[in-house]
Amino acid sequence: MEGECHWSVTSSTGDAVLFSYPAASLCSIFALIVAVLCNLVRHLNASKWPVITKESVLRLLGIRLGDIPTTVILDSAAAVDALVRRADAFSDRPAGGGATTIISNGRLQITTTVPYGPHWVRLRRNLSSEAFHPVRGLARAAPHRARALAALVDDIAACSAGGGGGGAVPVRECLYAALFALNAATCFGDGVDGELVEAMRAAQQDFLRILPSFGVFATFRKVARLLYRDRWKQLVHSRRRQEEMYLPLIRARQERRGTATATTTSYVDTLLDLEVPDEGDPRERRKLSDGEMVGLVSEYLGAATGTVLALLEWTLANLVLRPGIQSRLRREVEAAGGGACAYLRAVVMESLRRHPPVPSVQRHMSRDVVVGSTPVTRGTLVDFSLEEIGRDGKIWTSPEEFIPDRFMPGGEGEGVRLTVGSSKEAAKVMMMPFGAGRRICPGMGYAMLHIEYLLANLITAFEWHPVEGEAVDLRAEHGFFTTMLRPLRARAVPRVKQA
Ligand code: HEM
Repeated sequence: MEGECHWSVTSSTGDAVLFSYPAASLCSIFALIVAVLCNLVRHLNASKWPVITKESVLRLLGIRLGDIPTTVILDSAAAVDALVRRADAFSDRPAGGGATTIISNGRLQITTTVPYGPHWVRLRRNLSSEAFHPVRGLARAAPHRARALAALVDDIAACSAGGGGGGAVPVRECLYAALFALNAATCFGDGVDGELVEAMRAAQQDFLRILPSFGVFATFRKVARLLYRDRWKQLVHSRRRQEEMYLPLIRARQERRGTATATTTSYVDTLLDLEVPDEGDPRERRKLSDGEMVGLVSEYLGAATGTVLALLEWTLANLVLRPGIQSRLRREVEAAGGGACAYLRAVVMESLRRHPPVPSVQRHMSRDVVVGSTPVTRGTLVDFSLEEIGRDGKIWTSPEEFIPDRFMPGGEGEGVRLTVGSSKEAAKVMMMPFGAGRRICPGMGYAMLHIEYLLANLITAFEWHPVEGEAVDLRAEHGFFTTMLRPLRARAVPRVKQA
């Protein structure tokens, strides 16, 4: 309702009470005061005076900006039942998520945030059937892949020759530069200036670092904007930076498309061709606005870089720690000479199981449902923990161990697939690092292709060892993606003479 603001206030007994303000009656103001006093007494009883910060005052009032009641699901059978078999109820994400949606107050949508419906179908189909089409998309990106790999190998060789770090390779930095350049090329097409790519990478990295802190704007946005003015300014500033960099490149592609010979060779080209349902009249179609384009480009660069980067870093860290697995993988890749490699796939699958870059998927409930045996009420967020599902001790032997052999013939993970299709297959789901159901990751094919391509080449170009005196730390940091807490540094010994 326009002009009305709803406050969720938690009483001392933990019950949530909803107030309507400014239409609040005397009664609800009285109840608010009682709730504040109850919270105050509870905090005083907790032995220490609370430190007075903005957050502690809000906590005293029982207000948690950005908090949506959440039910966490750890069980794979319950997850598949909900996400796949009852997809009608489990196909929306929370409305407030994503910087584009937050900044535009829900007017602009990207694939990740748009509610299930005709608009989502258009965005999604554009990704799966155009940008990531096996021939029109993935095959055409081959020259970009080869260039990114060559630059990456040179970069690693230069670091291992002693350039600055005494021979220790800052693996994350090297991978980040190569992957971002690759994704910028598939996004904008050929010929984007190297310095600009570097500036875009820095801006995107910065944006992803602060993105989780924008969760406070997911509910009571007007109040949150007043209380977190600096954070809001940061969000707006960071989106402006993206606009300044992306829009000229989008315009250049638009002009190029005006010429008779131009073909579709980039994600931006597909977006320029795309038409989505007009909100005013759903029978009509309209082109995407500048704001939507910037949001979709940011989503593409962020999702395609951060996930693959995290997975490759985790995989290399495990291979540095396990020379036996590393040399078996190298032998297989070299013997295959570009053909199929079962062990390479097994290593990647084990990495996805053990270190899923996206720890969980969320669905927003627009009606009351039951998940497994848990009743979930309308308005609640259901969080399916991909991490826990992949490490379920009832499904996997020694789930914390890194054992690629479990995905080889005769292993407990033989035949495990990453997509869940028919109900028969659904019964066998043992991991879902790309999610499941209608909103399953559309970039899965693109990601798997690049992970296997880069890993196979990095493992044959170098021998990977720990840096003397430095332990490889497999502890995780849970940010927007799950990454290594301490970025991997390794010694990479070139196996073939670099040109
Ligand atoms: C190792 C690599 C990747 C992993 C582990 C991963 C994982 C995921 C997961 C778990 C989801 C949520 C699925 C769900 O809600 O059921 C997702 C969604 C999504 N991913 Fe990925 N992803 C990866 C690579 C990519 C790439 C390369 C792109 C390319 C742009 C991409 C774009 C997206 C998009 C647009 C969505 C939202 C889909 C929708 O809502 O319909 N991802 N991803």
